[in-house]
Amino acid sequence: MAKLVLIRHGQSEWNLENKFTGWVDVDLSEKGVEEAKGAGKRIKDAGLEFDFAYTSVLTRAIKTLHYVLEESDQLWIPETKTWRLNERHYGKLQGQNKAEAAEEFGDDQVHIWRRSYDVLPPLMSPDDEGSASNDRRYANLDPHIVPQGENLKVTLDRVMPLWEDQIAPKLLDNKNVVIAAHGNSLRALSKYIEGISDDDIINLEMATGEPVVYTFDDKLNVTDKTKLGK
Ligand SMILES: O=C(O)[C@@H](CO)OP(=O)(O)O
Repeated sequence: MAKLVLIRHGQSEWNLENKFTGWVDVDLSEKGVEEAKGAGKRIKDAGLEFDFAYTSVLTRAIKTLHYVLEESDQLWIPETKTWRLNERHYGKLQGQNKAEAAEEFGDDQVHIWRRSYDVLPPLMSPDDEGSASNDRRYANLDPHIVPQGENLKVTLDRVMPLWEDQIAPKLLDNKNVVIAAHGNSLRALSKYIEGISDDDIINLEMATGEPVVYTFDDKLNVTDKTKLGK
């Protein structure tokens, strides 16, 4: 019975400041570090042993993974960093305060941008200063697929190749996998794993630093979902 553990990174500096973050590479806050360490302790207490680890190319998720693995004495396991697990790209909203955006555009519009499945945020241009097109870490990505803003659907579309080519084969081989990533890249993956509808995904929230443990049968059906709550 293979296990997959999803962990949203601990609170970031911009979660604390209530700013749209997306692909901006902000660090964990002090509270976020404690949340990540706490998640690692609960994983250790639950006796969860991993064979492979995955994370994004963003500092807050990478550090969360490392705190989790350190606290659970598993810092040695193979680890892959991939842009496919990055947070959903929030386009031009990145850096804006969410409350100020709600005043400017209305609560409903901001809620739709944040939680709908297929509404795109206002897009950046590749020439914009903060565009991922100008970031060295994406230099080996086909420039046509570097996002300038994503909805959850587009996010799921770019997470799926990772699931199909790497995660699912390992689970089918009875290996345990841990993924430390982001609220929306993990909502997208959970939507697929749990078969959540396009309409219902609006209600799924991921808490920071709270491991979600899925157990699968040998046909990759979920037989159990447990949250290791704070
Ligand atoms: O700003 C973001 O990138 C995300 C995650 O913190 O925010 P939201 O929960 O609004 O999708």
